[in-house]
Amino acid sequence: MNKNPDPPDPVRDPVTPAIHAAGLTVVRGPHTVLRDLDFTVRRGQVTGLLGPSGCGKSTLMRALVGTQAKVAGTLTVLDHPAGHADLRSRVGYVTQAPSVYLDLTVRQNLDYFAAVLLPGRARAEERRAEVERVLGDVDLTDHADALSGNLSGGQLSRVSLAVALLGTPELLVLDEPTVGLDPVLRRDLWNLFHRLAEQGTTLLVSSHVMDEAERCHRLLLMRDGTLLADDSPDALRTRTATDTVEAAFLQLVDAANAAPATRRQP
Ligand SMILES: Nc1ncnc2c1ncn2[C@@H]1O[C@H](COP(=O)(O)OP(=O)(O)OP(=O)(O)O)[C@@H](O)[C@H]1O
Repeated sequence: MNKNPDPPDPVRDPVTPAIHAAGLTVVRGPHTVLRDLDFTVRRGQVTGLLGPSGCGKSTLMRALVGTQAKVAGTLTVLDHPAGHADLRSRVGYVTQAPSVYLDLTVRQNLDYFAAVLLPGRARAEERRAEVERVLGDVDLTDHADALSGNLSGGQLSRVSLAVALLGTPELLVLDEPTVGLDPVLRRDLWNLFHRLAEQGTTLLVSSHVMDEAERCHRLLLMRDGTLLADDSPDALRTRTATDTVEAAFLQLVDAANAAPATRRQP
């Protein structure tokens, strides 16, 4: 079922994980939104963060990039504490809300962010090449001179992704990057994610669409701020004797509901 090429074997290639969490807990307002999470994200792979709306995916991503308050436990990203200043150019983050200037063209947006990331006259040619590369990566070369405010929602989210790809960050944290995209664009984006992983980039991609799980090397399955599974799609299906990750997820939810409710205190 899993048609992805074999990722690097972490046993034969014993590098430290890109992300390591131990006892990760996050409180938002009166609620404990993430509860005592332990997991790792391996380098050079596409890891899917999947779970229903409101389970805590965005909160986890915010903790990883250092924008979330009240984070307790250990959270290490590329060998630094999450949010460390040295990570700013090494981690690309795309939120669910497109973060581009609507009154600039696509190329002007990219030129602006490239100038922030790769400053100085000496790097002008490098910036120009980077902007062309990321335009091609997200299939927006033909729309480079369109005003961002005139783009569709799907096109706008691809501009945000292009901004995050500038400078080839080592870790990409993508919050539901395929929402609102048609099947062809979704397939093209997943192909891009796999190309990036083959080149060594680590990707953490959230989704609440279970069919996207099948495209990941590894999965973190979440529900109600807890982790139900940290495994490969194949291992999940085998372990639960199911044909799809969706069926495996439902079985894990049933098993969690049947277990004593030790983790459900407010
Ligand atoms: N600013 C906030 N203050 C208090 N609680 C919040 C805040 N933002 C989110 N929450 C709560 O935190 C929980 C997790 O939200 P989060 O956005 O991380 O979920 P999600 O899995 O990313 O959902 P979705 O798939 O809909 O984006 C939800 O119960 C939500 O109501």
